[in-house]
Amino acid sequence: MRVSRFYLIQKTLLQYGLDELIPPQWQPWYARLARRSLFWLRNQHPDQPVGVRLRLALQSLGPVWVKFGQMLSTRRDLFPAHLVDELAKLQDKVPAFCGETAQTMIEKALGINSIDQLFVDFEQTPLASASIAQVHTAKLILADGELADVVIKVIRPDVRQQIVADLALMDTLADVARRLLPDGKRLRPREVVQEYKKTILDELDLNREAANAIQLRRNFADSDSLYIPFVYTEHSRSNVMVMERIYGIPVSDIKALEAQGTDMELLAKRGVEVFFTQVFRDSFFHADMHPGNIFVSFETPYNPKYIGIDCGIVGTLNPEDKRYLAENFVAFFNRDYRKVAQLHVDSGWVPAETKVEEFESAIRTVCEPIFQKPLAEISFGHVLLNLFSTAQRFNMQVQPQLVLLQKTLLYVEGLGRQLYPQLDLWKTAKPFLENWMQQQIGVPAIWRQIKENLPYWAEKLPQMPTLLHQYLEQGPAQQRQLLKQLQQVALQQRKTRQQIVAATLAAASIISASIVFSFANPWLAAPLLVISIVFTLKAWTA
Ligand SMILES: Nc1ncnc2c1ncn2[C@@H]1O[C@H](COP(=O)(O)OP(=O)(O)OP(=O)(O)O)[C@@H](O)[C@H]1O
Repeated sequence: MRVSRFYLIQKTLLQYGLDELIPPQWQPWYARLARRSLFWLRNQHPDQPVGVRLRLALQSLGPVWVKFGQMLSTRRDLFPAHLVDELAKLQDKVPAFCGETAQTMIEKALGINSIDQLFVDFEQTPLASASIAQVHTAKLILADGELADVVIKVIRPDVRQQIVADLALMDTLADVARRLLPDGKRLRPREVVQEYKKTILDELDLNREAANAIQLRRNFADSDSLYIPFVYTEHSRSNVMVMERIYGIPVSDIKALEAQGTDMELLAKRGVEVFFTQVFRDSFFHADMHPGNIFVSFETPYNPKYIGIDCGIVGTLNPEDKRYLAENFVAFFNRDYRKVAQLHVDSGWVPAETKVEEFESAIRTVCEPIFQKPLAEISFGHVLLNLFSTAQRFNMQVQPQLVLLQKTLLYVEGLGRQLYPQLDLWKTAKPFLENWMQQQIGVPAIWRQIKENLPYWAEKLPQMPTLLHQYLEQGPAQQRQLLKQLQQVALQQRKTRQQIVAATLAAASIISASIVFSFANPWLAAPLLVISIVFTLKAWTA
């Protein structure tokens, strides 16, 4: 099976003339010999540009490759625009699998003899069918006998084996590409395939999707802007998921949205707000925001609400990434390229030995033309894209969480501008960034950081001897870097200690001042108040 599949893949690649991607001078003699020996496999589409041929080849190889192409289409930092634009056109329309098979799979997964035990009106013809799963409608019989409209998502039978087999072949091809492509090392094809592997295998596990949906629903429980359907976890398994059926207008159906009198400006702004809330408030964002997964509720079109489905892919950011990201945006829009460069170094996104001046100048060259446009037309997604591609020349390691974020940002912007072309993204997003950054400073933030950091230090302190041991075994360059980090750790510890002491003394003086003020001479409270202000300032600036 594997050999025949491998041959089929080779045949498809050659019949679409994709060997052309490797210039002849880069092909070793054995590769040229192998190509010549397969003389009957000629390029059958010589009149088409290479991007179109690549898209057609992936389409004919099937869903795993189509999804792979879709992922590559988000990597403008790695591939030229003419290839990426073509790959973005890939759509994974696949025929449905038999409804009876789906029913049997549901019965087996849920441990029931007949679908009627749990559902009524199970519809064997699927509502939708995609490369990995298909969706059926039914009514779920609830514990109190009531019926709830649901959809049941079922993973395609045997899809896991096919994906695993194709991924193994992709690995082999990635290795060949790394050796033969002129840009093979920089493109890091094996890492790209690994990243894809993780995403696609995650999508096969509906327990993961259910957990993501529950988390997102909880995060937006009181929101006017986003609704996530309820998941019936007791009836969900890794290959079957039962969730509330939603009714809404697909977000791409602009005519229908306008016909029901939707406030399009508010809807567009809410899209941006929902995204920034997910990123900066929750550090947990829906990362598969293509239009097929977003609907708008029929209710209250003057106060429009999104409905999000398919939470299979989510992104998370750690606090450092978030802070650097927010500061990067603000520095960029202030055209402070030195700060942007420095932030990339401080965050560890580019190596510590990067020459900041050179990096700053490279960022200026790429980003300054962006400001030729009015602020309202600048794309955040493209800003990030440009920054990442520049940073990559300075050896920035690919940061999958940031790539996911940048891809989602492009979707969100595209969507927002489609709904309301005058949407000023910077104006909509700026208050979020500023508000978030404001929350990161000040006394409440210090208290929060102290509380957050205590368990961290409690956990890290016992590791110090190991770190020290590793330090002694490192080479001189790493030792210097480690020493710097240890100094920072010590400094942070000292600061934290000082902050705890000063904040405790500030709190004690305030309490004493208020007792003296209430029960003794109010004038005596004044010096205590001054002392508390001094300690608060001390805690702030420590
Ligand atoms: N809760 C729901 N209520 C109503 N319709 C739904 C619901 N969930 C999914 N659908 C329908 O099924 C389609 C496919 O669902 P979903 O996107 O979850 O599947 P998928 O296999 O992950 O597809 P893709 O990967 O192409 O996005 C949706 O576009 C929508 O039309």
